[in-house]
Parts: sequence; C-alpha cells; structure tokens
Amino acid sequence: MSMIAAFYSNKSVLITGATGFLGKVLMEKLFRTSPHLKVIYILVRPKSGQTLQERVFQILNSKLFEKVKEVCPNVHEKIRPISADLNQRDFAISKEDMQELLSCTNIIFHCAATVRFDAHLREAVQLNVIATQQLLLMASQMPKLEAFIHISTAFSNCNLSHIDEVIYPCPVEPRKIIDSMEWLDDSIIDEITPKLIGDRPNTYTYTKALGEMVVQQESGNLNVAIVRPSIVGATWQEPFPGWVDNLNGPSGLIIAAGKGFLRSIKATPMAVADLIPVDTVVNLTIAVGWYTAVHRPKSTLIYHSTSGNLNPCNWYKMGLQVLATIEKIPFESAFRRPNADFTTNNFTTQYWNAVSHRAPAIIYDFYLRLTGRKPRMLKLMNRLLRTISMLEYFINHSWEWSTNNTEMLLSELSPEDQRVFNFDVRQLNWLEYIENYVLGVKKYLLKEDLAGIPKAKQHLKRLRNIHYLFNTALFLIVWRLLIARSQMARNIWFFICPMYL
Ligand SMILES: CCCCCCCCCCCCCCCCCC(=O)SCCNC(=O)CCNC(=O)[C@H](O)C(C)(C)COP(=O)(O)OP(=O)(O)OC[C@H]1O[C@@H](n2cnc3c(N)ncnc32)[C@H](O)[C@@H]1OP(=O)(O)O
Ligand SMILES: NC(=O)C1=CN([C@@H]2O[C@H](COP(=O)(O)OP(=O)(O)OC[C@H]3O[C@@H](n4cnc5c(N)ncnc54)[C@H](OP(=O)(O)O)[C@@H]3O)[C@@H](O)[C@H]2O)C=CC1
Repeated sequence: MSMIAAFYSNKSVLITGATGFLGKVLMEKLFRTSPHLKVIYILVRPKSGQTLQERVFQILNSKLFEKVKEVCPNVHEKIRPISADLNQRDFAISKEDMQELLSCTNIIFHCAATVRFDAHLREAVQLNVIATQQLLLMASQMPKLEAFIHISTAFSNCNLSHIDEVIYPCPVEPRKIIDSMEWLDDSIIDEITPKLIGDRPNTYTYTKALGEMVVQQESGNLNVAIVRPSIVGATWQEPFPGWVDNLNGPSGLIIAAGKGFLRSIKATPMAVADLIPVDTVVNLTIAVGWYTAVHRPKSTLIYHSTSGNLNPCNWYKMGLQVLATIEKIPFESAFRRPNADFTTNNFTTQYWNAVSHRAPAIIYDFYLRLTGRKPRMLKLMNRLLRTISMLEYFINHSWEWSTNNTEMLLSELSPEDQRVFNFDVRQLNWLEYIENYVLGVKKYLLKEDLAGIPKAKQHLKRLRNIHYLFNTALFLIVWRLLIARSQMARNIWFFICPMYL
C-alpha cells in the first residue's frame, strides 16, 4: 500500500490554478491514487463565457480524466469549485465559501500564477506576489492545515548560473514593491521595470522570485515547502504519455516547426534543454505535500524539479528528435516542409528570419491577395518571431540546479511510493519521451486524427515538389540575368544547356 496515497485519504485539499496545465494533472493524479480523498476545493473564475460548473464539467469530461472516472466514479462529487478571482481582495470568495475553506482545508497546493513573459509588472506582482501573500494569510487562519506547497519556477533565479535549493533575496523587499504598486501609475512602473528586474529576462521570473521571498517571510508557523520545476513538458507516463494542452514552453515551437513556419531558431545547440515532464513535477509535488505534513521539517525546504544534472539532454538532440518524429508522423496542412536549423549569432538569425520566415510569408500573402483572400501570413510570422525572441533567453543559457532535497525525498519514499509517485528523472528515455511529446501535440493540441497521416505525407511531397520547382525557377532567373551581363556566364550557359535559350 502506498503511504502517500493513504495519507491523502479523507483529506480536504485546496488547489489554486487547478484549471491550468499543471493543476489539472495534479488533480487527476490525486483522485486516481487516493480515491478516498474527501474533497478537492478549487479556486476558479468564470472565463471565456463559461461558468465555473461548465469549466469543471469540461475538465472532467476531457481525455485526461478518463482513467480517474474508472477508479473514482463519483469524482464530480469530490470536486468543489469555489468562485474566486485571485486578483481581488479576499479573492472575491463568498463568506460561506471562505468559512468552509478556513475550517476544512488540510493541504494547500498553490499553482496559480501568470506565466506570461510579457505581463505588465503590476499584473505579475498582483498574481505572483500579492495573491501568494493573501493565500498565506488565509492559510494562517486554517486550524486543520498540515502543509502549504507553493509552486515556483527553477528560473526564479535565472540570473545565476548555479542555483541551490535556497531562497535568494531580491535587492528590493517584496513589501516595498507591493506598496509601490498601489500609488505608482503605469507609466512610472514601465520606466522602473527594467531596473527592478535587473539581469532577469522578464517580469515573470522576477515576480516568482519575489513570491518565494513572500513565502519565506510571511509563512509564520505554517508548514511550507516550495517546488521549483524547470520547463514543464507533456506527460511522460501518466495518465498516458504525451498529454499536453497549452502552447507554453516547447509545445508551441514544436507546432511551429512541424507546420513548417519555424525554419531556424537562435539556440545554443549544446546548452542543456532542462525539460521536465508534467507528471514528474506532479508526483514530486504530491510527495512534498506528504513529507511536509508528516515530517514537518524545521525550515522551508525547496525542491528542484529539473532534469539537467541527473539526466541531461541538449537542444541539438531535442531538435533532431522533434524533426525525426515529425518526418514519421507529419502534421496536417504544413505551410512549408519542416526543417529547422539552429543559428548561433544575431547576424545569421536576422538573415534567416528575412529569407526563411518573412520572405515566404510575403510571397504567400501575395498569392492570397491574387486569389482574392485576406493576407495573414506575415502578421502570423511576426507574432511567432516575437514569441521566439521571448523564449530565446532560455535556449541560449545553461543552468545547474542542485537537487539534494529532491534526492533526499526520493530516498525517504518506500519502494511502492517510488513506483506510484515516480519523480526519478534518471529513468527518462529522452528519445522516446520527445517522440511521445510530438505525437501528443498532434493528437491533444492540434486535435489531428492519425488516420490523416498518409494525406499529410502527400501534402509534404507536394510542398517538396513546389520547393524544387521554385528553386529551379529562381536559379534560371538568376542565371538569365547573369548571362545578360557576363560573357563568361554566357559561355558556360551555352555550353551546358543551349536548348533553353
Ligand atoms: C527544431 C525545433 C525545435 C523545437 C523545440 C525547441 C523548444 C524550445 C523551447 C524553449 C522554451 C523555453 C521556455 C522557458 C520556460 C520557463 C519556465 C517557466 O517557469 S514559465 C512557463 C512557461 N511560460 C511560457 O512559456 C509563456 C510564454 N508565452 C507568453 O509569454 C505569451 O504567449 C507571448 C508573450 C509569447 C505571446 O503573447 P500574445 O501574443 O499576447 O498572445 P497569446 O499568449 O494569446 O499567444 C499569441 C500567439 O502566440 C502563439 N504562442 C504562444 N506561445 C507560444 C510558444 N511557446 N511557441 C509558439 N507559439 C506560441 C499562440 O499560438 C498565438 O498564436 P496566434 O493566435 O497569434 O496565431
Ligand atoms: N508551465 C511551465 O513550463 C512552468 C510552470 N511553472 C509554475 O507552475 C505553476 C502552474 O503553471 P501552469 O499550469 O503551466 O500555468 P497555466 O497558465 O496553465 O495555469 C495558470 C493557472 O492560474 C490560474 N489563474 C491565473 N490568474 C488567476 C486569477 N486571477 N484568479 C484565479 N486563478 C487564476 C489560471 O486560471 P484560468 O484557467 O482561469 O486562467 C490557471 O488555472 C505556476 O506557478 C508556474 O509559475 C514553473 C515552471 C515551469
């Protein structure tokens, strides 16, 4: 019997960010391994015209939850959605709901965050810092609370190259930043943002670092732990391989490469690609919840959920495997044949952006205009290039994360728990994982049927023929222009193919 699964039986768990990528997998795993869990409270806001109930219904009826329904048929009775907006005072939770949360919650998993790299500092501080502070305050009023697990990111200190499982202070205290957000207007915040974030690349990593400081400073007597995942990717094993449902991290770029939009990217091929499967992060998080509640460590422990120091993979190997898989299992209706290269300096990056990205987009838009349709490809390409420019920092640096606490926790687990809540990334076979990831992107993100693969292959053949035709025509035009100007070129031309002239 798994000790961890038994621990969660009869417990009331509160999850923020349960509708997000990580939150959904966390909920799924908790229900599947601890079907006798009492209740999971989730703080949800209505979104995109959907009510809370509709959002929860959609999650429970997704493929991700198919296995759960077999093990825990009354799962819908055990999820208790609470209407909440983490940007509002007291999260805009009703008095009755708040009372229930305060009196019943045993474990909190705080996953909600804005993960956008371009979020305005005010917005990022509100969600990643102030909401964390408010949740800690709520937690301090929960008499039955056993553990508070905060999900941060391994990149919260990405301005350092070696990162230990400790909290590194930011120069300006979070309280001062929070106070200043109240009276500074947006234009002044815009001006001071670069100074505040310093050598971090964006407001996301900066505010996640501030969030950790808040956890350290304001957790009082609570039993707190922090989990820091690196780049979270599709599931490795559970509930099935390759599940992913958003474009963040590598997923969007896999689509862009597979559809032939992304043909080159500025990346350091030998830099470590520190991906971590979402189910690995979730298994560690659940184990951390158990360990923090049962063993009550004296200080706040931080756990790195990273792969680089135990089982490293680099961007070159990852890129090759992505392309090899796409060749076997192509995506439908590709714009160009998938073939992405890594560039290593700004000049070649700009050159290939012009030649391989913008020029084909302009030509395609011209074709759309000629056929009476609205041009759209250049706009799309420019957005893709903007996105890539924001991700570049993470594919051109390498970090070393120490994983002593994570390894310590693994050694504390019984063999059964090590199997059920496996977070030993040394067992991960990268080639197999990436293949399943690409297949998952095709199935669950693009919603493409595998029966369409022969048609997709035919489409790629057609694109290859167009590519050859286009290149031949271009070559002939250039030569034709050249021989009009150079005697030597003319002589060669007449010698090789006189019949064309
Ligand atoms: C050879 C091949 C090699 C392939 C493999 C290489 C893999 C490299 C992967 C590097 C990943 C590095 C990630 C580092 C993560 C740090 C970890 C964390 O803690 S943080 C957690 C991780 N956090 C993140 O990853 C957040 C990153 N994302 C953002 O911050 C924002 O989406 C944005 C600022 C980039 C764009 O904002 P904005 O324009 O206002 O609006 P929207 O947001 O609404 O999206 C607009 C358009 O962009 C599209 N799209 C979106 N994402 C991607 C993508 N990754 N990619 C491509 N496309 C993407 C989207 O489809 C849409 O298209 P369309 O509708 O126009 O056609
Ligand atoms: N994905 C990654 O690569 C990594 C993620 N992390 C961390 O993991 C955690 C989860 O990330 P991930 O699941 O990928 O992110 P998602 O963007 O998929 O999910 C974010 C969650 O936060 C919720 N949320 C955002 N704003 C509010 C609000 N105002 N009120 C209530 N809920 C809100 C979202 O709800 P809604 O559905 O309503 O928008 C959603 O459930 C974050 O803390 C992130 O920093 C760390 C490292 C890497």
